[in-house]
Amino acid sequence: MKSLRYLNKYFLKYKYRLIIGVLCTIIARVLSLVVPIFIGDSLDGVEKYINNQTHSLQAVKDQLLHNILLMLGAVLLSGVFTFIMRQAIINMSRYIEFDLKNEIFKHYQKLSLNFYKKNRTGDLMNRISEDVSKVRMYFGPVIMYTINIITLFVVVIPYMVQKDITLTLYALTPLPILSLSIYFLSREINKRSRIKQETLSKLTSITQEIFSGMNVIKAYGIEKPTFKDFNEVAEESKEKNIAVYKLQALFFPLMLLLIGISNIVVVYVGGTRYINGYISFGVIAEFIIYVNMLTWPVTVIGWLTSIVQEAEASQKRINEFLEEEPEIQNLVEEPTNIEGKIAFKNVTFTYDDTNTTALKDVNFTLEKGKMLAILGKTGSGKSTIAELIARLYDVDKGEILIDDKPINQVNLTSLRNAIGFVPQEAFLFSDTIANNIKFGDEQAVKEVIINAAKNAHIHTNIVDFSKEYDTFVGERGVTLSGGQKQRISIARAIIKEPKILIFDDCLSAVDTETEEIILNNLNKISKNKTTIIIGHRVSSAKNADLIIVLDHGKIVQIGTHEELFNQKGFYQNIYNQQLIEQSAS
Ligand SMILES: Nc1ncnc2c1ncn2[C@@H]1O[C@H](COP(=O)(O)OP(=O)(O)OP(=O)(O)O)[C@@H](O)[C@H]1O
Repeated sequence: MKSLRYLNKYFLKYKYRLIIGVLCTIIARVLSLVVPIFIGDSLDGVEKYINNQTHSLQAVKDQLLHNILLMLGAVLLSGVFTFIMRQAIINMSRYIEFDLKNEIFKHYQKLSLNFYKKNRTGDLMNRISEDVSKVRMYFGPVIMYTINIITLFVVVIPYMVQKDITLTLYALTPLPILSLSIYFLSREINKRSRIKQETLSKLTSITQEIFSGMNVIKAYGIEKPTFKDFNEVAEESKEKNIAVYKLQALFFPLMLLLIGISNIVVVYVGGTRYINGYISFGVIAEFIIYVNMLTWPVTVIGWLTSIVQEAEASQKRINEFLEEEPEIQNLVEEPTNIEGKIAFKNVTFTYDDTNTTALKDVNFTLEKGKMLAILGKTGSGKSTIAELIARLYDVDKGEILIDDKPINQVNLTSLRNAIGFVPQEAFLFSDTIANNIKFGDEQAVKEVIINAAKNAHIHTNIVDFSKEYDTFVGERGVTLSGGQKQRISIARAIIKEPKILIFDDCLSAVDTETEEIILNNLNKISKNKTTIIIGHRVSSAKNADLIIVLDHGKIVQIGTHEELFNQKGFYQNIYNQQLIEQSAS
C-alpha cells in the first residue's frame, strides 16, 4: 500500500465527491436492506392467516399492501441514492484518472533526452495508459464496493444473528470459501492478463513497425517473412487470450455453485429449525435474500484484493517515473533576455549511454547576430554542439556561455524559446502543412506562414497541392519528399523569429540550386540573428563569419572562408573536391 499513498492527495482534492459518495452508498445499502424484513413480515402474516392465528383476511391484505408500498419506496429511494453514489465515486475516479495522466505527461515533458533513450516508447505509453487505468479501479470500484461490503456486514450480520444465530452460522459458512476461491482465481486471471497484455504490446509494436517500414518491406519483397513474424506473435497473443478467458469462464459457475450451496443450507437448516419451532417461516425467506445479497460482496472481496494489488504494482511503476528527476534543471526562475552571443570554453562532452566522447576541449566564441558554420566528417560531433547550445545535455567539463552567462544561469524556457532549431531529421506531425509551420508560432496569421514558407523555398511546392496549406501531411509527413519535409521544418524555425537559428545538416536532401536559394534567403532573414549552419558542403559555409572544422570531436580548423581556403586541410580538400563535382555535373 506504500505506493498507493502517493494518491492520497487526490482523495483530498475530491473530498466532497468522496464524502457524498460514501454517504449515498451507506444510505442506498441500508434502504435496500429493509426489503427482506418486509418480505419476511408479509410471509409471517400470510402464515398466521393459514394457521388460523388471524381471522381477518382484510387485515392480512392491508399488511401486505402496506409492506409492498414501503418496499417500493425503499427500492426507489435506494435506486436514487445508488445513482448519486455512482455519479460521485465513479466520476471521481475518472477525474483522478485524467489528473494523473496529465501529471505523468507533464513530468514526461520535463525529463531529459537521456530518459527517453533509456526507456522504450511502449513502456512510457503503457505507464500513462494501462497503469493509470488500473489505478483508477482503486478509486472507483474498490471504494464503492468496500463501503458497500462494510455497510452490508455491519447491518445485516448483527440482524441475522439477532434473528437466529445457528442459522446465521450455517448460512455464512460457504461464503469465506467463496471469497478465497475467487481471490485465487482473480490472482491467476490477473497473472495471465499481464502476460496477455505483454504479448498484446509486442503485437502492437511489431504491427506499428511493419506499417512504418512498409516501403522497405515492399522494396525488398519481404512481405511473406514479415507476415510470418507477425503471425507468430499474433498466434502467441491468441493463446494468451484464450488462457485468460478459460479461467474467466470459471468465475460465474463457481459463484453460482457456492450461492446454490448457501441457499440449500439455509433451506435445509432453516426448515429444520422452523419445524422445531425456533424460527418463523418468514425468517427463512429473509435469510435466503440476505445470503444472496451477501454473496456478491463476498465474491467481490477476493476480486477487490487482487485489484488493489494490481493498482499497487501499477502505481509503483508510475512512481518510478514520477520520482525520476530531470537531468537538466532550470536553476533560474526569472525569464532571461537573450541576445544571442555563444561561447564554448574548453567543452568536453561524453554521451552516457555509449560512453562516446563526442566533443573534446572545444573553444570558440560567436558574437550575437553572427553566422557560424560547422563542418566535419560524419560522427565528428557537429550535432552535439547544436544539442549542447539548446541545453539538451549538460557538459562534463568546461562551460558554455550565453551572452557571457554560464548556460545553466539562463532560464531554460527563455533559452529554448530563443532558439529556432531545425534538426537533422525533419519531424512533422500528422496535421496540415500550415499547422506544422505554425508550430513555431501559434499566433501566426496566413501571410506570416506564407512568408516563412517562401523563405524556406517551399511555397511553390505547397501551392501545387490541391489543398495548398491545408494539405494533411500524414503520420511523420509520409506524403512529402525528404527535401519538402526539411524545408517545412526550416519554415517552422524561421516563423519563430528566434534570436538563435540552428540548422543541423538540414539542407542535405535538397539539390544545390535549392540550397543556394535557401541560403540566400537565410542571409536576409538571419540579419541580427545568431545563426549556426551545420553541413557537409562548403556552399553552406562560405558566407559564415566563422567556420569550424571538427574531427573526432576536436576543432582542427577555425577561421573565415578566406583563411581556411588558403590553409592545407579538410576545408581546402572538400572545397576543391566539390568544385570538381560541380564542374563535372
Ligand atoms: N544520442 C546519442 N547517444 C549516444 N551517442 C551519440 C548520440 N548522438 C551522437 N552520438 C555519438 O557522438 C558522436 C558525435 O555524433 P554527432 O551526431 O554529434 O556527429 P555529427 O558530426 O553530427 O555526425 P553526422 O554528420 O553524421 O550527423 C558519434 O560518435 C555518435 O555515435
